[in-house]
Amino acid sequence: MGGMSAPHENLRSLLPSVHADAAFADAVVWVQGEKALVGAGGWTVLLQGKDRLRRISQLWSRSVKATPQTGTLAMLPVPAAEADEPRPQPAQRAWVAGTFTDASDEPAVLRIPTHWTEQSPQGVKLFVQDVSATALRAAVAVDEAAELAPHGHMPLPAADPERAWDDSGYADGVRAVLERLGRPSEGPEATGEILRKVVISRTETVPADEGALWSALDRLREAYPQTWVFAVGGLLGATPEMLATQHDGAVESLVLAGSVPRGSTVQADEAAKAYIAADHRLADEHHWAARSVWEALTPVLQMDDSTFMPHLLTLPNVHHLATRISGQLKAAAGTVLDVVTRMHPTAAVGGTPTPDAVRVIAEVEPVDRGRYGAPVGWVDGSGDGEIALALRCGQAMRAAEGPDRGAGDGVANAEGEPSPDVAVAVRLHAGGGIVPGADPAEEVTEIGVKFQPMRRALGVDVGA
Ligand SMILES: C=C(O[C@@H]1C=C(C(=O)O)C=C[C@H]1O)C(=O)O
Repeated sequence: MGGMSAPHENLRSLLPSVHADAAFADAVVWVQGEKALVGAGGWTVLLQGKDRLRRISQLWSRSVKATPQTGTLAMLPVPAAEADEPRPQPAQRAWVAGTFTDASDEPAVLRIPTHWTEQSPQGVKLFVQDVSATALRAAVAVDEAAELAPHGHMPLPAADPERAWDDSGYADGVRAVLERLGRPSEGPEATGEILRKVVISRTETVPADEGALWSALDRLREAYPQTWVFAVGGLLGATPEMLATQHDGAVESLVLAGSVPRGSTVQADEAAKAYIAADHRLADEHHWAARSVWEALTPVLQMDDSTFMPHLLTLPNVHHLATRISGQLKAAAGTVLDVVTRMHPTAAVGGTPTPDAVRVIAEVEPVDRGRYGAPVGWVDGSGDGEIALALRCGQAMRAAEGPDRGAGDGVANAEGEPSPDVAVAVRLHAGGGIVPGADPAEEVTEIGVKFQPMRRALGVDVGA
């Protein structure tokens, strides 16, 4: 399974030496193919309330404007301990994890590390950035529902006793959705259109300490080289779905919807491929997801190609229908986050029509999605970046008992400041699109298959 590549150095060892002891919650990781970015330190901005993603974009743009990039090197001399590390290069980059809805109790996160390394086949580079604390405080102060995390440490949610669904609860959830599909949506804010698809998800909380979380990232990287492996604010995973990359005005999106588990023999896998290529229900489901992205991007992009066609994306655990949508920004807009704000939530994680589907999700699902199904990625000082969809992922959690939020294990460091939250568990999330005719038992199987990457990476028994 994806075992062609040589083993990589472990990601934790790529933490810049000044932050070698960073807590998992404070680390940022982004891996695609042969390239890995690993950083820590700096600032954490937490955002509650409406329009979180757009506000993150504005906040980042304001802080960048107030901090000219020139001169950072002179302001940040390399400590002696780093003498054998590569010469640091000044750069501007922030990591972002949004939330599925603006109603989530968990905040969206903007992480601005002071240091990160970039590992590629050419070697390891060290980057530094010096966002002025004054500028950042000023940028945060403008936004009433944003705050700087205490002492820069990312607070983790507490591992609560759960209301999570088991298999039969999930099957009931699928049935509850099926009852609502195919009818016009009702209620004060309903669009009144026919409800065609709702993506329903479930959670599963498993124990995981800091070491287990770091090695989970290494294992995901080895096993799923086609995906983007990430960790931001304690949210970690390996996603195959890209909301938007933006590079010099070129924007690209990879939409997935319509899935079938891999077959366990060559014949069974061929049959699975034939099924996904021919099934009308899956083709429809995919069509609505691709169309929602197309419609969101058409006003701002000169599309490269208007005859977008789905192709098959094969991962070690599952086949997906996938469509690439790309174009050039018509006007120099803001950041890649502004592009993503137009799309999120897509039909791939919400449903069709999206506003009605999102309301059904809020009614039916027992657990807040938090940062699952939300944009996750990075943005640079020019607004370019890569923002994926947080799937095949889990949120690290601190112990439910213990000191106040943000105070971690309560052991103060030499300066008397609280130490960061220590992870003891991870809440996994997975979901699937439900369209009329869906079979609850098949959906239970599909979800099990989508939990596999994270379960295996965490060393949790996967049963069969
Ligand atoms: C919702 C998830 O995946 C989404 C739903 C899919 C489907 O239902 O076929 C496929 C890819 C994703 O867009 C998930 O992995 O949790």
